[in-house]
Amino acid sequence: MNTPDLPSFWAVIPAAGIGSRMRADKPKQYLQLAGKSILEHTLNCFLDHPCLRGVVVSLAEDDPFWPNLSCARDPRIHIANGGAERADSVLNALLRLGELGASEQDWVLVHDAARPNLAQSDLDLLLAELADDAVGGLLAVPARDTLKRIGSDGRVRETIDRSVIWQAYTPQMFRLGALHRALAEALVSDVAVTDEASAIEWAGQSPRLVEGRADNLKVTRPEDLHYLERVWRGRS
Ligand SMILES: Nc1ccn([C@@H]2O[C@H](COP(=O)(O)OP(=O)(O)OP(=O)(O)O)[C@@H](O)[C@H]2O)c(=O)n1
Ligand SMILES: C[C@](O)(CO)[C@H](O)COP(=O)(O)O
Repeated sequence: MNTPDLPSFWAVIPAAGIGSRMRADKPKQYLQLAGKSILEHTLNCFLDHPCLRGVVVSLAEDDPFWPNLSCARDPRIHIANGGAERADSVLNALLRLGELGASEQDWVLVHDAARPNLAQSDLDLLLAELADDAVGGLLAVPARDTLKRIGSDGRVRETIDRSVIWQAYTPQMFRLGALHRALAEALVSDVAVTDEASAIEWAGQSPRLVEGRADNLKVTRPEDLHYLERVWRGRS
């Protein structure tokens, strides 16, 4: 069943990172938040969406934590091998989508395993705004603080015009064929791509930004998880 105005899509969840900045005893996607792992919350953002065609999760080799999740045997979820960098994990997931019968023109939404607080309204907004877009795009938030460029001595060189600076979030939504080609070529050319939009930009296209909620944050450092724990406690 599809929602009339929203396009159907595949979700890709790169979940093969080690979470070094979190300094925890396990990869951060397996840390608990309000009674479930971060990864389960993230998957739940997508699993009940009426336009979802399937999910590919990229996992580290011999990941010992995944089999213990309640969703591990969900038939809508497929597994790909993680890679050395996030971009490699995403590329492997795109190849898996090809094996699953996805076509070049299918929409793919790539979303970090470490962003468990994606609002359904943001997901629907992204799908609605980009459904007819020729390139695709991503959720993003405008810079909110004064920004400084610093020198190697740690001293301020200049204050940057923040009106043109946005922070890239996920999901990032592109056509499978275009994203696959852009990512594969960027990796072969040794271009650093920290998100899907960077690869599309490198291929000469201009992704569209859709303003999302700032609380769709990536759990990167311990204080991010503490913040989300407070947010989720307030909801129960
Ligand atoms: N080789 C990698 C590296 C990262 N990721 C995933 O990409 C997302 C965003 O990456 P980041 O926050 O940098 O996660 P980590 O690499 O795990 O963190 P850190 O850089 O602190 O080690 C995470 O969901 C992470 O699991 C991945 O699938 N494969
Ligand atoms: C893709 C991303 O979430 C966009 O903000 C981010 O770049 C991934 O994490 P990293 O810290 O850059 O590896």
